[in-house]
Amino acid sequence: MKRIAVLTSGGDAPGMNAAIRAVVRCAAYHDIKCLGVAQGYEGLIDGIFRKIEVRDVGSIIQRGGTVLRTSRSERFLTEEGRKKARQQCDDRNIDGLIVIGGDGSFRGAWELQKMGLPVVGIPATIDNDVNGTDMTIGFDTALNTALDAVRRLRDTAHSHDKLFIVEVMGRHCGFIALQTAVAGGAEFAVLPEIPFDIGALCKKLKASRLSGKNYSLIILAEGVMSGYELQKKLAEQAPGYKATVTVLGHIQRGGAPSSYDATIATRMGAYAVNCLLEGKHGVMTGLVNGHMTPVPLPNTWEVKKRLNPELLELVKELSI
Ligand SMILES: Nc1ncnc2c1ncn2[C@@H]1O[C@H](COP(=O)(O)OP(=O)(O)OP(=O)(O)O)[C@@H](O)[C@H]1O
Ligand SMILES: O=P(O)(O)OC[C@H]1O[C@](O)(CO)[C@@H](O)[C@@H]1O
Ligand SMILES: [Mg+2]
Repeated sequence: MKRIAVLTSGGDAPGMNAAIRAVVRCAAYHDIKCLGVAQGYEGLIDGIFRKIEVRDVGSIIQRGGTVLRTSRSERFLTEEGRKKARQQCDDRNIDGLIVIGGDGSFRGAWELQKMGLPVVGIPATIDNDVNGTDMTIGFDTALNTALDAVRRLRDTAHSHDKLFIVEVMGRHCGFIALQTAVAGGAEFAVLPEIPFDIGALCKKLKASRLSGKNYSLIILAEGVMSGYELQKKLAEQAPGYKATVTVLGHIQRGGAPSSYDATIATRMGAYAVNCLLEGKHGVMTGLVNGHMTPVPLPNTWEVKKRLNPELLELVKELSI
């Protein structure tokens, strides 16, 4: 193994830079040259590579976003695009590619692996929707950002006897919403994994009010509906409940990684290089019960990662 490349793909996530730094430094430790690919699969198709050395990744461990930049690439979804990308790697004698991203990025990585390029994936997405790893890089930081917002909203909700709907990210999954609801002490979590029941929500809000509680927080994952749609449904079903909507949006994707994210990113970055060195490829660097584990890439999306049933129960039991 003489020369590897690294890219970031999909939505950015706090800790991606810490992972890039670890890849570059671990590669240098083993005397392997490292090239950075700009803008994910877009840059791979267009051949935008540049050498990155140990000093180039100085002081990025604490920065949010990704210094390599990222993209969602339509062209990479086509065979023609992927062939071009594969050829760009051949032209530069790349022995292995490290893909830092989420489930979609791993599907793309697997296509390259099938075309004969050794690939290792590092799970980095605020969504945490990657099977085979306890946590993805960025999830913990995004949670803390959402929790901070919810705590602020709780202050004003309590002071003004208000009902708040807080819309958080999660197009297809409710990890951020569920854990924010648990840690933020919300009354209700509306999640893509659980069929939405407006009747149950209204019942809960009424019971809460009857028991003397004058304010409430509902955490809604964007994938179910928008905060404004939920506000409208509530107004129709329970006219006594006028909700105020806060959409957290892309704020959840930025910021310095938490200590947890910077640590797992560093471990995963180094582990990815070691996987390539040991001939383990077509895998993701999974964190399983605290241990770094090579997980076959298809397992990361073929099995849907489940929400923690204990947390689901806790939201129901404690929000009275
Ligand atoms: N089935 C697939 N085959 C080939 N490439 C894919 C496939 N699915 C996704 N990709 C590539 O990976 C890119 C990133 O995927 P996606 O937009 O789903 O983000 P992600 O990696 O899941 O991260 P996040 O969910 O955090 O935004 C896509 O834009 C596309 O180029
Ligand atoms: O606006 P963009 O970049 O398409 O990203 C939005 C999506 O990306 C994610 O934040 C994951 O990165 C999803 O939760 C969200 O739906
Ligand atoms: Mg994804």
